[in-house]
Amino acid sequence: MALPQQRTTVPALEMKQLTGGYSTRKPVLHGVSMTVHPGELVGLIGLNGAGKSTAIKHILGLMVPHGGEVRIAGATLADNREKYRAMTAYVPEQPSLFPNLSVREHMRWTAMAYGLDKESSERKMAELADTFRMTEALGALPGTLSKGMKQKVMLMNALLVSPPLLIIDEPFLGLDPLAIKGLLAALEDARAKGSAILLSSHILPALERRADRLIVLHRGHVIAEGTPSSVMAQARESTLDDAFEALVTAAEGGSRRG
Ligand SMILES: Nc1ncnc2c1ncn2[C@@H]1O[C@H](COP(=O)(O)OP(=O)(O)OP(=O)(O)O)[C@@H](O)[C@H]1O
Repeated sequence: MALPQQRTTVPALEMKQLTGGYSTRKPVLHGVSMTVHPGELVGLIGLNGAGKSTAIKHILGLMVPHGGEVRIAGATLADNREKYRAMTAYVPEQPSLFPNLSVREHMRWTAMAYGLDKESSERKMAELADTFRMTEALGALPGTLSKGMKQKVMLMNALLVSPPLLIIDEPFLGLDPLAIKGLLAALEDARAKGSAILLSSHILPALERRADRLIVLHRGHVIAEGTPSSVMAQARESTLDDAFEALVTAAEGGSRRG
């Protein structure tokens, strides 16, 4: 893999020195920078309240930065609002679906909204339904689906679009082991086709194995960044779980428990 400084492509996501949050008097993010290149899977990790969701809201253009900026494929939200939004698909931790649309109708609506070719999107929908073992549920309404199945519908919609930037918030909780395997395969596929993926999760072993790079947020600051092995080396630990604990403890200037 090329080193970041050798890349010539425009990053799918570039957050530069972003300060932001819910009130200018008490920022949540303090000069946060992160970059995700096309074809990369970057893991965003941090304790509860570290600022991951707030960073994602800024990337999605749902919050206005107090300072710094976010660019998606080189453009800010102010440059071209419509294009900026069309570049990204977001899968929140909590599924939100239209109660009166079946799974198939959700996917057709997504394909239409993103202007996807009808034939190839129908083919991809069938492939994704197969990957996530959802073929029999394509005609079902959300109210009749389990929590994990609803999460699968959200993921299938985002993967159908395969946009330049895919942001996924905690996808592993609630999915069965085969669905996790299917998701990881589908992410590999999206990545191979050039999508950049920012994945926020507390399930560190999955990121240790799958992420190209990690960004560790703590109290709104990036306290470590790099490949999983470099983050573990920085903390002098052999698992990401242990490295994460060591980094957070060091950032708090304290000693470790246990
Ligand atoms: N709607 C809100 N209004 C005011 N403050 C908020 C709001 N949402 C979150 N916060 C605060 O912003 C900080 C960062 O929260 P955020 O939701 O970004 O954390 P997170 O890293 O996503 O945590 P988690 O792992 O629990 O999802 C916290 O101090 C939280 O209390």
